Amino acid sequence: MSLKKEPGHSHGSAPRTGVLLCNLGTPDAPTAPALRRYLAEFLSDPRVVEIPRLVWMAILHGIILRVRPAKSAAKYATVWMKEGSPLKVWTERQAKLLLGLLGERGHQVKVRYAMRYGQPSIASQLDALKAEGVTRVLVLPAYPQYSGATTASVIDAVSRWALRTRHVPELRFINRYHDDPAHIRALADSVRRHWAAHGQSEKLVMSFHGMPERTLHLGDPYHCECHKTGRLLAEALGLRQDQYLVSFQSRFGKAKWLEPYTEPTLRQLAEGGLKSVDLICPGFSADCLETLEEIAQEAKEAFETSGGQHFHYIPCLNDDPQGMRALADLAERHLQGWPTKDAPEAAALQAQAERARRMGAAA
Ligand SMILES: C=CC1=C(C)c2cc3[nH]c(cc4nc(cc5[nH]c(cc1n2)c(C)c5CCC(=O)O)C(CCC(=O)O)=C4C)c(C)c3C=C
Ligand SMILES: [Fe+2]
Ligand SMILES: [Fe+2]
Repeated sequence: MSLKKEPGHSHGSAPRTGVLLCNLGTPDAPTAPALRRYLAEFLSDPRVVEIPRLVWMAILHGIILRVRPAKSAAKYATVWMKEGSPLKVWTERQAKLLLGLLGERGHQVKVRYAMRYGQPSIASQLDALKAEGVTRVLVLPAYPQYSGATTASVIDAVSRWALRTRHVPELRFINRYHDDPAHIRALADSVRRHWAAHGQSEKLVMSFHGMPERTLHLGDPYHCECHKTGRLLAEALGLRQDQYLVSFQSRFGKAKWLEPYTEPTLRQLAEGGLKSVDLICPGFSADCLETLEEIAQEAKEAFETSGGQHFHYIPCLNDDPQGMRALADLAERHLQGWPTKDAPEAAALQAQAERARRMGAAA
């Protein structure tokens, strides 16, 4: 590995601190070739699929990448927005809002967003921040619950970039915010607003993205953190234990994943006589294929064809002002100690100007 030539350090008063909001990533278009590229990158990550490399590469390239891209593309086509993939549209908007909120609070920072798989890549956005003179970066993976497959994989990508960088900025990582009180309040208020508009269903199902069950036994905190978010949200809403449940969606492959599985659970509830459910996905900071297609379309149909009558999907926080304020609070806490409000350069210039003004007044 060799290190490239890098921009020299600057002495300007431009913000020296960057915030990098990272999400999973998404295909560039709802087409089979775009999905093949995206899935090849995503599913080759050893953090995502933990089975021996050679065996997995044979299965991935021999079977999965021949069949899944076309099937997944058709699903993406049903949720695609005119500006692009929902996950990217929301993440881009969140980064803009975060910049505005931190600016209002007096922080001079640059905010960029990046995707762990696909574009804009984490490396490209770290390069861009460095080119803008940033010397400190706060990495904010937009995953409330930590998992090896998501949060740690963002840390891997940042670390890989650092490995080929000469002048590495100071780095900080936010690993989780699953139990952050402001985040829980934002979720609870979104549920209350939904109830005010549509009425409260018999049960609130909280569906999180699944993980292989094995990862729980290997020490991944994800399962615990999902349950903690679920319990805190239920407490904030004053729900009894029989009024809510936590389930896991998006199972991939034949292995056992975290249980209970969302869709079979919804069928069982409907078959058992439950007529109405509200469903929220508190593990997703933004709506995406997994919420808009798998839940709001497929899971709804499963519930309704099993005897259920009312299925209400409660959207992710997306650009919700309260959710954004919680994210800005979180970033602000992790920026502490970094001179984002009074960069030394700016302070020195201000003091110089002040001295000049006083000398002028005395003359
Ligand atoms: C193969 C194993 C997978 C693991 C483990 C996994 C964990 C995981 N994923 C998210 C969040 C998202 N996943 C999304 C899509 C998606 N996930 C997998 C597989 C695993 N995820 C696949 C193959 C796909 C692609 C779609 C498909 O073909 O089914 C998304 C949505 C992306 C989008 O473009 O909208 C998100 C978000 C979490 C939080 C997580 C572990 C905690
Ligand atoms: Fe996933
Ligand atoms: Fe899915």
